[in-house]
Amino acid sequence: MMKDELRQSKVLVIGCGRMGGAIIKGWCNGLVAPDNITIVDPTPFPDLVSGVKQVSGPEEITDDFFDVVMLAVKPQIFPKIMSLYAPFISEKTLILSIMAGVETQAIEAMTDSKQAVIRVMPNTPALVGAGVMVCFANAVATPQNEALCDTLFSPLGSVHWVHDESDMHAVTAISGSGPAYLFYFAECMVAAAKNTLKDEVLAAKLAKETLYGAALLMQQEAREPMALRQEVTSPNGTTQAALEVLMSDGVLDALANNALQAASKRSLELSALEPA
Ligand SMILES: NC(=O)C1=CN([C@@H]2O[C@H](COP(=O)(O)OP(=O)(O)OC[C@H]3O[C@@H](n4cnc5c(N)ncnc54)[C@H](OP(=O)(O)O)[C@@H]3O)[C@@H](O)[C@H]2O)C=CC1
Ligand SMILES: O=C(O)[C@@H]1CCC=N1
Repeated sequence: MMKDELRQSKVLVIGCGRMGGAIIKGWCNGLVAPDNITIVDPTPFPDLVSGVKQVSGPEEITDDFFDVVMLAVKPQIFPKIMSLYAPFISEKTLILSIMAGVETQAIEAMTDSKQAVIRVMPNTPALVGAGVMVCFANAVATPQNEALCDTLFSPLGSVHWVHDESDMHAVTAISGSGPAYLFYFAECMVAAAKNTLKDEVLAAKLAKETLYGAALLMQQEAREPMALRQEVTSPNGTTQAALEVLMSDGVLDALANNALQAASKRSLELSALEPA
């Protein structure tokens, strides 16, 4: 589908919270005409682009057909709503799902027809065009469907594809949930900075700006994080003193492993939710 055609496409978004809202914002930036987007959400979205229609349930939807339907409700809600949207989906509709865990097989069961379904695991940096989106297409999805998905998500950041659906659990643990790990590290670093520097406002600023600069350097340099770390670390200097604490007994290594495994396991559990 060409970009001009995409602007005319009818898009239905079911669930418009933090992640769905971020994606719609990106799409309204010249990709899809806001007038062609309908969102269903019982809670009014506070910062909706002008022109986007918001309704609170399927009975209020005014269009009969949508080219793209994106599922952006919590995985736990999906079994309760899946049967309600079949009337708006035709064989030509591409279903996108950003829900953690929920497998294409469960989504295909929304309709009786053979349905193109693409799962996309995004993350919240999509709000600033620096998201990571990882996609998996079911067997029905065509190369055109995949190209449409690329077109829709590449303005929001980098787009990657996996070809084994079970990889989506690990993907969710790494890039879907990943921003929260860095934010938690930032929380800890800000708290520690405030204990170290009297000017607490400056302390918080220094910690956050440093994480931003380090992330940007890592993204722009071809070198691995270890090499970048070694560049900061003077022999017997201040960084070495701090790293000896952070790296002692491989505690952080083990924690990172356990955390990613816990997230991946939870994704697997979410895939076992039964229809209501
Ligand atoms: N947040 C993130 O970083 C990421 C989230 N995801 C996935 O995105 C999906 C949404 O997550 P997130 O945006 O964080 O969650 P939110 O709770 O912010 O958004 C979900 C929205 O769905 C609404 N909703 C609840 N019931 C219905 C219904 N019956 N029909 C339509 N809308 C409904 C909720 O309203 P109300 O608040 O009133 O319940 C809410 O506004 C999840 O499946 C999650 O796994 C994927 C990657 C990253
Ligand atoms: O926490 C969650 O379940 C969702 C999926 C990835 C990020 N947030």
